[in-house]
Amino acid sequence: MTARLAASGLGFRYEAGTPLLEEWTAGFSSGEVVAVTGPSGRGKSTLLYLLGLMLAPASGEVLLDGRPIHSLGDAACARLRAERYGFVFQDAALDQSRTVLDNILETTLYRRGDRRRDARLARELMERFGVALRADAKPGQVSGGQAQRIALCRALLGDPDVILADEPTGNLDPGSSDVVVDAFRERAVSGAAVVIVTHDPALVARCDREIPL
Ligand SMILES: Nc1ncnc2c1ncn2[C@@H]1O[C@H](COP(=O)(O)OP(=O)(O)OP(=O)(O)O)[C@@H](O)[C@H]1O
Repeated sequence: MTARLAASGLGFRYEAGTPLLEEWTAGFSSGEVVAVTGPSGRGKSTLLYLLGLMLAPASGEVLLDGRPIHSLGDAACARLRAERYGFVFQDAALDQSRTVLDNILETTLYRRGDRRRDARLARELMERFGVALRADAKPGQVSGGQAQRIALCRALLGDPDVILADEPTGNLDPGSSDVVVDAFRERAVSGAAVVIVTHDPALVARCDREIPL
């Protein structure tokens, strides 16, 4: 199976930092749920930023469906991310000034679509992930677990082809974690490539493959 998302010979270091990735190559196929594991500080989040086009590699390529995407301009990157990617940040990264619903609908601003349909799907995702908040609430006062659930709704809205998730179950109880993994698995069965950074052995066990960094 050819990889939907691939890294080819990736090299990266932060300014004045030691190299985190050198000639790093991996493929993530449509239908797969892959765990990226490794000790703290090894560069797992950085790898997701590179695969998600939030950082540019010093060398090598990121390819989506065989096409190099690491050197697209800002506007093309933003559009591609909105249309094809779902990203779960480690700290949820919600906009406190906007409502829960608007946070979930954020990426729809950058793609064509039916706003009412998207809002209905967002509410369905909130229900599924147990976001026990009004859609018009501001996320300022929510718990870490609720913030993570909201971030998951945002990542899954729009049925992305690539899901990059950084410790997506870190703040969730085991029952809620299962709901999340089931949702990722469903997206994979529909054709997405799913990459999950995690330290959780139970989550790794539910993935198809583990890539230790
Ligand atoms: N913006 C930055 N500028 C400089 N150094 C950074 C930056 N972000 C991360 N680092 C450093 O790069 C290294 C890798 O960080 P990264 O967050 O990718 O690791 P990680 O494997 O995801 O860690 P964890 O499991 O603790 O989340 C760390 O040493 C970190 O301090």
